Amino acid sequence: MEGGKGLRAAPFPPLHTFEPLRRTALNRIFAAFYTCAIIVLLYRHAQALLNYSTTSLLYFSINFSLLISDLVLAFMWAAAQAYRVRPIRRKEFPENLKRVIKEEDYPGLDVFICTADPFKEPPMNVVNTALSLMAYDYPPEKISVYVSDDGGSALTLFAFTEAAKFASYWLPFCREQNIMERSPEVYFASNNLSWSPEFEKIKMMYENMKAKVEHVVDKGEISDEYIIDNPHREAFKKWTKDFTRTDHPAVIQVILDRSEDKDVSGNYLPNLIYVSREKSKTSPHHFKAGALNALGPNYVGSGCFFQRRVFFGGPSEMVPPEFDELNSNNVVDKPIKSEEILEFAHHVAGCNYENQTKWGYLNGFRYGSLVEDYYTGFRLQCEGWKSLFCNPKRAAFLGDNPITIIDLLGQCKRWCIGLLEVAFSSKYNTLIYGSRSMGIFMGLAYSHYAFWPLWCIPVIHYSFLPQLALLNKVSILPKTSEPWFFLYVFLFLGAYGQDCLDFVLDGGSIKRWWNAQRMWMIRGLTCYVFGSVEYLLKSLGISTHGFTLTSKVQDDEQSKRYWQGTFEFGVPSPLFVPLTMAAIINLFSFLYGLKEFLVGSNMDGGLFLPMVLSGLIVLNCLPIYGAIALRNDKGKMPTQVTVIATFLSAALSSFAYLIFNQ
Ligand SMILES: O=c1ccn([C@@H]2O[C@H](COP(=O)(O)OP(=O)(O)O[C@H]3O[C@H](CO)[C@@H](O)[C@H](O)[C@H]3O)[C@@H](O)[C@H]2O)c(=O)[nH]1
Repeated sequence: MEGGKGLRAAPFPPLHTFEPLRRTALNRIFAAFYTCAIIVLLYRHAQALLNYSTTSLLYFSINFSLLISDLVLAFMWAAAQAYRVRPIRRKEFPENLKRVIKEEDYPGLDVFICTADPFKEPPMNVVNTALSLMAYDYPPEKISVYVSDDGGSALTLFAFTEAAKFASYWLPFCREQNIMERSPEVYFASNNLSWSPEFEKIKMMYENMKAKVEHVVDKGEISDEYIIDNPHREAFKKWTKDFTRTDHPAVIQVILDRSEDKDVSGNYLPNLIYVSREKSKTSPHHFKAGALNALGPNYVGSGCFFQRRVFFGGPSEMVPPEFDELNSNNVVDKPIKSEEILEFAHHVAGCNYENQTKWGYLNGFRYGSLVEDYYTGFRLQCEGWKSLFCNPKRAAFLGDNPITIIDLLGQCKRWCIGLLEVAFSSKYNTLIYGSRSMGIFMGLAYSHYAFWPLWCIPVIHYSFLPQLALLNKVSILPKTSEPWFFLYVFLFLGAYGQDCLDFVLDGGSIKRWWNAQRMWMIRGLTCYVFGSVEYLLKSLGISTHGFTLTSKVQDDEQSKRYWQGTFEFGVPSPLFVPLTMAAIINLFSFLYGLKEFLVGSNMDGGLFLPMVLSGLIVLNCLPIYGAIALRNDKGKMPTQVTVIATFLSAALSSFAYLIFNQ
């Protein structure tokens, strides 16, 4: 983020430039047409509702629910226009950095790596992340790597003491061999490696370290023979028998100190610091945001860099922290291991440290949402900070993605709860506060995500209602003979077509777009619904939803299926029930519609739209039919889910029969 200041003017070459995309004018013209079509559609719904006196309560309710669904669709479409009104493409020139600023003037870089559970986030993965960062193409004496361990695990600390030893060989190796893949795991797994004695030696060291760390993690304890240096022995003593992951003192361990630790070639190593914030059952924990706020005043998140200053109020109004030491421009002039510094660090890492301070509210990472990154970014932009999106050809950051559908939906459900916490925040909501602070387009762009879970309303609606009506020979969508039919076709093809075009123009393939829209439908039937319900329960004080960590463990069989493009269901989760119900009901309604069509039903074109809709959903559900009926592996749809969904589909169809035939 930068405070609105541009780049240094000529004669310095630029670090990045941007150009508007050619599709801007077309986007705007299309938006004008589409807006008119939405207005006409809403007029149709209003007309149908006003004719209530001539229709039954059933038709009034159907029209009302159609209106609500279409209003959500219209709102989401309008919010998405914020991304289309002035699209740009940025180009980055990292090669110009050395011509813009001398290496000795590079700013210090603090990198935070969060981890919270050694069994869901294997320490070797976290170690690889840290090693790749320590080996950045950046002066090592300007890098500090902080490992925040919210799991409070001695196993993670052990992994990092081992990583520090390996780093003193790995960093010079990367420098001398000009290695681009600086994560050892990725490097050794790549195909185009050239053999040399150094290569063999470093590979062996890596394999030994990996085996040792994995052995310790598997055993779940660190035997004495592994702890050889005294300073670390002292740190491990903090893990007494009363130490639990939810109740423990702060642990801070300086594993590498850039003012004294050198690699084997004599160059200084970056700082490597382990921090596990104090936890107590009686103090709120604030999850990742709480952990990050203990690390002092700056942050490097998933794929982003911040200036330290952004956490202390807007560009023009400084909000100073309670302690001068935490000020963004404070320069620490004492050694990192000095008693004074460590004492203050322990104080800040205490679990009650922020009480009665501005941390989490006006300073630092903001509390109050399970998507702290989104919420904090939003608040910072509202305060006047500007952000730049860089997307260089060689990705600047790589991360883990969930590979099983249950992990993905669990992650997405947590996001939904966090997003709704922002959307309906009384003070800092995206629509009113966001639009007032940043303008209507930025407010809408943030709202598009904040209201993300609302997609479940139209998705559920259009996955069940027209189909149940069709099974009862009732058409609630326009007939082919009506002019409204063309309006529906335009609205549907327009939104879908533009989405597909944007996807392809940004380098995606049609196949990937098809998968993306399938996932949108799946999310609409699962995590958006469950996330919204859990948010509601949380707001009513009925349940408290915490941060369910996304698993980063790679199971070989699951990975194989993932790379074959096969969905991994496997666990009997309630999340899969509505999805399976939609698959069953749409299959029946499609087959029924087809039969009626073939026998020349007298529905006067009223079959067409619901049948096409069912057909599209059936196509999207093909992997689900396969998971129900054709697969025998561990990733198939669990039988309990199929039985419950079949029973509920039958109950829903019987209920619809009673309603439509009363
Ligand atoms: O109490 C906690 C819970 C989580 N974490 C860390 O937070 C990070 C994100 O958790 P993860 O389960 O990986 O969430 P994802 O949904 O995969 O992550 C995305 O979404 C999160 C918000 O939900 C953001 O924090 C992340 O930056 C973003 O990559 C991980 O490094 C965790 O170790 C903590 O430090 N403390």
